[in-house]
Amino acid sequence: MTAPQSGGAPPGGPKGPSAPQGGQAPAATGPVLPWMRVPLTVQAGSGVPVGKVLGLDARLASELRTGSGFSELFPVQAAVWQHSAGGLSAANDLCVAAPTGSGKTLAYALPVVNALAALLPGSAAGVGRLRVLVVLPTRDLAAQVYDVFRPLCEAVQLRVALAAARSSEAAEAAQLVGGASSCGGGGGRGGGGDGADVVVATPGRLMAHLSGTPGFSLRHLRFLVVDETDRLLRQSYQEWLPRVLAQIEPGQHQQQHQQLLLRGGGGGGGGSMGLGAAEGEHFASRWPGGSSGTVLPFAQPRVVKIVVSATLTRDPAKLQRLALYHPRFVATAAAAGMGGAGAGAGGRYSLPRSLSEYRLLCSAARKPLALLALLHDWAGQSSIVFTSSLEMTHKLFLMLRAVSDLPDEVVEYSSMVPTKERAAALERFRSGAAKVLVASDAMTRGMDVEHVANVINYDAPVYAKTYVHRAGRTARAGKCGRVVTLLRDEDMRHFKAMLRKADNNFLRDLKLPPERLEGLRPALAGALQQLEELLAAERAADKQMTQQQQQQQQQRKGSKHQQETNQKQTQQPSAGKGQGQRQGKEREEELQEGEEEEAGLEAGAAVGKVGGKRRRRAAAEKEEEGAADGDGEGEGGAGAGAGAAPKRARGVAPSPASGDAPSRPDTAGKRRKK
Ligand SMILES: Nc1ncnc2c1ncn2[C@@H]1O[C@H](COP(=O)(O)OP(=O)(O)OP(=O)(O)O)[C@@H](O)[C@H]1O
Repeated sequence: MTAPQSGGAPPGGPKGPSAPQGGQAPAATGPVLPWMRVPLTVQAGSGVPVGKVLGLDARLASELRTGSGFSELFPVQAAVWQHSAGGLSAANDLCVAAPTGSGKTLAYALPVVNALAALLPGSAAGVGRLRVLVVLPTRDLAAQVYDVFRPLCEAVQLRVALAAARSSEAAEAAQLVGGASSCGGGGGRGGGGDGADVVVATPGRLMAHLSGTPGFSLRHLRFLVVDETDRLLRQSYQEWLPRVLAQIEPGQHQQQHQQLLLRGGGGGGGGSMGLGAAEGEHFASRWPGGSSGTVLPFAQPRVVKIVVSATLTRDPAKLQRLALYHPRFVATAAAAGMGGAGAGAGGRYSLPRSLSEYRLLCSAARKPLALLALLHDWAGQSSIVFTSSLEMTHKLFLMLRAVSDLPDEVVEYSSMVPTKERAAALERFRSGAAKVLVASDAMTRGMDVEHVANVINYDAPVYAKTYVHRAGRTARAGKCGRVVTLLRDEDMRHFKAMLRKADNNFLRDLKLPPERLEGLRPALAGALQQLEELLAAERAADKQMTQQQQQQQQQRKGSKHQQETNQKQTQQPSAGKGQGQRQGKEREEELQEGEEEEAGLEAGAAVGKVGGKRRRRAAAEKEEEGAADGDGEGEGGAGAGAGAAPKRARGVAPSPASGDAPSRPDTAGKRRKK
């Protein structure tokens, strides 16, 4: 097979030839909210040259052109810019649905930074208090989005901070509030401080700072961005949203509705992103048409919400939880449900046009051989191999290393891998030093690596959403890419049904000659032998570690008991208590780090305490596999969660029957920990 070529179709357009174009058009009917039936359609090929973006701060334009090397805004970026009036309009909240890799991050980052830059023109040090909050489900994703904001913010001298457990809570707190922590968030120009203007956060750390960082509050917030919305609205993330809304909502909608009513306006009226009357007037005078009444300043601030996903939920109950204000639905034709491949019957699944999709039928016994053959054919290209479990990810990683002439070219990426190792693995893959990344689902949603040519679904995805997000790691930003799904006979029926639901009939069959596969068998046999040895060594190391931990725990218990006895005897409770508190705090922080490591645990997902940190992570990832995609949007009924995942979800790993494939793990948590 030949490598995918770059420079395919422009991003943002739906896959397939028949997608309607143009402004507003009715979306597919169904149990959706009325405003979703009238999307503001993103037209394929409707990118706008950076120099022609109306109202764009010159410093941002320069950063885009010279810093990022972007000559035009992609269609979804142009559409969000237009419908948010470059970030200056508070008339509507926006729900954005566009394919993976279409540039949704910049679509929201640019208008909100542009709006903040306009807030205090000529300021040398930014606004200095929190105006923009961006929430993402995982720390890796948050770090990626932070990297998009950073150059934009630097260009206009705003401060952006990351709150995603990449550093200690104290270090983050210093970035978030600067010197404001000691004076309750005040200080600085006009009540501003030297804290961050923009914060990119995971729910876990956001909640931790809301509770424990003095001076960190959302009371000056003007934009709330919820990226990967469907995932962040899942049950395991329930806690952060009400907490945030409670801080930003009180009373504001009432006043705005009243104003709109008084003006006889509806959703399309106007607003000036709720910056207060003076700031609003300032915007009104700056924005073309604003002074003539297009942009109307509200007397009270309002937080504009932008919610984004490639697989945006349509579940009215879920969307309702966001308390959206006159929402508008900005979507590609496919995502809006107006036909075209990749668009589901509800218009939920939108794939890049530049993606080629294949399926490869093979028995469980031949799956490892087929994988080796594909990777052999694509040597030198960057490929991601997806599995359906943490254990299978690890085993495939070990197997591919064992069989490869260049073992360092294979890296593992899952929540089971400690954060630093995972970051290093991703960095090697990004730089091209590693060519094959073996991954599980939970950590890869939204991951942006520029040159990925191939995605291989070693285990067939069970849900259409999973398929979309996996496939979406390639064919990004208009580049070509391909996805190949290995299918056993028993996977076929469900897979076909899943694609039918997603209205996707674009898969072609890929065939590998049997003799080609058989030729790889000796190499595989050697690799499997090595795999067994490696796994046995890991199990032994794991056992040893568990024993050590148990001993340490007993020692700690003993010393704590001794300490308490001493305290009583010497009647000096304060010294001992201080030490105990410190130990307790350290343990608490450790636990929190571990919990925030995995997305599903960020908001306190209810997973059992048994089995320690690794098992909890594994459980969370399993939840992702099951619950992330069966979110009540037609794939398991409303409220479907991990428990609602079809049984086959747990049966897609290669069968050990033949002895050829890596066997299923015996325990979930037994893995190495360096
Ligand atoms: N205007 C542009 N010109 C060129 N490249 C761009 C432009 N905007 C974004 N990109 C690039 O497109 C890639 C995809 O962007 P991004 O990660 O925002 O996609 P996405 O729509 O959020 O995808 P996903 O749904 O998978 O999260 C990134 O590598 C980004 O640098």
